[in-house]
Amino acid sequence: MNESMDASSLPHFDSLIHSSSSSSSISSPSSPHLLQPRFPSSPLNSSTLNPNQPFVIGVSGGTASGKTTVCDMIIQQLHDHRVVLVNQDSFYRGLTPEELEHAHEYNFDHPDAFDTEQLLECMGKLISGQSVQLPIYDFKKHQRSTDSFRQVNASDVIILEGILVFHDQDVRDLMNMKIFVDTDADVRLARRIRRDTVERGRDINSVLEQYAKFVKPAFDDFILPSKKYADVIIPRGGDNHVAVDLIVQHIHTKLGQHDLCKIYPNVYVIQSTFQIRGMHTLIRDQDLSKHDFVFYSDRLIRLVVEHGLGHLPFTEKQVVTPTGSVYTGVDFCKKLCGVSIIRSGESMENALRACCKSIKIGKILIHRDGDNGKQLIYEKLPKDISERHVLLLDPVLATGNSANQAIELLVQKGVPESHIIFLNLISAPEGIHCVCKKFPSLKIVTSEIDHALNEEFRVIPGLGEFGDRYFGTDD
Ligand SMILES: Nc1nc2c(ncn2[C@@H]2O[C@H](COP(=O)(O)OP(=O)(O)OP(=O)(O)O)[C@@H](O)[C@H]2O)c(=O)[nH]1
Ligand SMILES: O=P(O)(O)OC[C@H]1O[C@H](OP(=O)(O)OP(=O)(O)O)[C@H](O)[C@@H]1O
Ligand SMILES: O=c1cc[nH]c(=O)[nH]1
Repeated sequence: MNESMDASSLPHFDSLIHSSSSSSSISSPSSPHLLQPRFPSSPLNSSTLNPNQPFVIGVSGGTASGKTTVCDMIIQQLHDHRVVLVNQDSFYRGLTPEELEHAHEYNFDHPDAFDTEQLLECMGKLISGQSVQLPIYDFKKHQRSTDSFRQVNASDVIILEGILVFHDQDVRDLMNMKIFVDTDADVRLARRIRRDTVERGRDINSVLEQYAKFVKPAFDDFILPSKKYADVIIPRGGDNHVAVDLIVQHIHTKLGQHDLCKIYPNVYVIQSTFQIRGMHTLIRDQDLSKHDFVFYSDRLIRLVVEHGLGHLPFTEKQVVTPTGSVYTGVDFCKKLCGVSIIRSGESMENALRACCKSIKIGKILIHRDGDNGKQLIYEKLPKDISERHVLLLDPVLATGNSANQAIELLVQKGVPESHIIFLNLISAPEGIHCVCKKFPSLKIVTSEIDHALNEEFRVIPGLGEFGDRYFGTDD
């Protein structure tokens, strides 16, 4: 037993190490060189997520713990995202001809068996949006393929899976979420025997010998100690559907604005251009004068309104042009009305009137009752509102409570949920979740989705209190 413990914590090729004069290849888990940052500007950590960078999930656990099953389940449930799986196994160095002669003496479970530098390089490229060619490792030949690679393209989510992906700090630092698949050792050994004899062409004695000499000691020395880095530990691996569901929910929440549009197909963010970003930069600047705040907000509101009108139903219409030809086009939807949520929503009425001459505009006044609750104070809506398509106006969607209260009133008045288009300038993810969960067939059109809400339910980065800045009551 002692002999096998030593085998794993010593160099990864024990029969050569004893005869080798070079000690530089020997590294214990705490070897100083493993702790040096080799990827100095780690682009991600678990607390900050740049919406333009992929979400990186590390999945670790002992051999045959069910990592692959857990990864497959996550990938399936994230079907509305582009997900790629990177296996640490792809980065097995492969054996030299000399090592191959004594393959049964090689410790495949030691961190040094993997080319971690190359793994970091590939992950860095993927995270920065480049595609990479991953090596293909052959478990029967203990070699990498020399002429084929696996092409992996940039994606929204990268899952990095392997027995030792939590061992190296630089690799861990790439991850936004770390999952450890925790399955009993006897279950894992049984699976391993079946897999290695059936799929990897080994006989049972060599599997048991490898397990006792290298696999189990390396689990105790390297894998188990790395469990403490996990954010989530999944007992029973792939059988644990509840844990996987919770993980997927968390990933959805973290994915940010572009992904909200994928989760909720009725959320539309107007196409961003530098012109639009420039106007957003101005209205978010706390030093902008009231006059300019109104000017640039009005311009953005006009764009949102035009975009929103594009989601109304159209009917086919033919006209005769001055050349006597027939032009087949479309006719605007006739039965429309605007509804503004007082007071900030009133800032959007002019843009709506400028696009739809003499449109009827109703009003709803909702008072914030404490931080969370909302109370309906006043409403004046066209009598035939249930027959109209409604453009609901409010420039800021924060918690979603005001919007939900207003939408509930419209639905009570008989407006079908699918006939409501909610137009706004800035949305918080929390507000979008709140409204879309309750009213999944309503459409939201916005010009930017911000990061979050703060403790005071203000949108972050946001633009402060829109109504006060627009109507000049912020002095
Ligand atoms: N004999 C032998 N074993 C190898 C070789 N390459 C890798 N291994 C073993 O492969 C194991 C790594 O794969 P696992 O984590 O078990 O495989 P997995 O499919 O990801 O496991 P789960 O998805 O959790 O079931 C290590 O324990 C190594 O001992 C090889 O070339 N020869
Ligand atoms: O999504 P919520 O958390 O409900 O927040 C959004 C509401 O807050 C703002 O109005 P506010 O109550 O500040 O009144 P105002 O329009 O008079 O400024 C904004 O115009 C929305 O109506
Ligand atoms: O940040 C916020 C939240 C609600 N209403 C606003 O005007 N701004």
